[in-house]
Amino acid sequence: MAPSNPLLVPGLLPARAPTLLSTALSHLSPSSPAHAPLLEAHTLTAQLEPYAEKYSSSLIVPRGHGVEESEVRGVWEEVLRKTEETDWVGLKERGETRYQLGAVMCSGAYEAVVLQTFAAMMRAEKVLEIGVFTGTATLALALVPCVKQVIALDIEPYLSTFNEPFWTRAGVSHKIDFRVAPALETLDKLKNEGYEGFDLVFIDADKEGYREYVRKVVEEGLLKEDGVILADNTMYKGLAWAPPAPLPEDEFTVPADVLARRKFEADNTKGVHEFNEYVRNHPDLQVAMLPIRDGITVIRRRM
Ligand SMILES: C[S@@+](CC[C@H](N)C(=O)[O-])C[C@H]1O[C@@H](n2cnc3c(N)ncnc32)[C@H](O)[C@@H]1O
Repeated sequence: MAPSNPLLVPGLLPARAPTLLSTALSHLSPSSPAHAPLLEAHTLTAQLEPYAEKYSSSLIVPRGHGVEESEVRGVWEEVLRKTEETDWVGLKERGETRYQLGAVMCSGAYEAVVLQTFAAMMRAEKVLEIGVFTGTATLALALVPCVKQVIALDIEPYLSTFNEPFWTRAGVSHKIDFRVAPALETLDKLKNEGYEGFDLVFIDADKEGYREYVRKVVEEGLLKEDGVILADNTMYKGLAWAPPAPLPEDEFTVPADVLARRKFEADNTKGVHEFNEYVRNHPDLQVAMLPIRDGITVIRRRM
């Protein structure tokens, strides 16, 4: 277990407790009475998500989809691999992307099956995704047979080049309408186009925008009466209730990248926390927060 830089908050929520426990264990002799319970806590937290993923189906590929199941699974593995292997920092430095993207943004295989299960249970036909990145959730949702259309919004033009060949090879591109612009602008366009409400909305973009995305979707006719919104990362690393250890007082001793990341995380935590307060206290909404990955909140109109 490699000790981590204690000033950095690792990954998303599932990675945080095991990484902190690794750091604690690296300072502890195996003969210490605290070693065994900490090691057990480490294994418990590190293996929780792999266990949930192992005992959930792998990507749901319907029978009679038109493209061979093995081909769809091959595309799926390839997009996950390419997401991991792409040099996102280099792309930004070379000006090929406008925004700094990173593999950690991908919601991954386990969450994809969770989303597919929601869509299938609800018999969702029209789906809106706000924040697409490498389009794995988009692809997974479009594979669900009842889903007729996924309108997918992202601000980063580079993602069209990255995503569309995968969607075509998986046989779902005819279901996906990918629109590149700031999401609030596209939501206004959809409203002006007289777009009917969506059955399912998946919000997974900039955290500071979440509150306004929900407000617009709910109040401006973009959610069907019995539609459902799923908002991702609503437990954002657990930072709302378990802030990281404070930085040293002398900020000149703290590397600039650590300071920048702390600021980014503080802004995201604020955005997510304000969003959580907003939806929980909204008189017309009912919410259930689920501890899936980094937290998924299910939002419906009040019955
Ligand atoms: C966490 S990733 C999305 C992950 C994706 N939903 C998945 O399941 O793998 C967030 C995405 O939101 C996009 N984004 C950030 N700000 C945005 C905005 N204002 N409008 C639209 N997209 C935005 C980013 O470009 C990025 O691709």
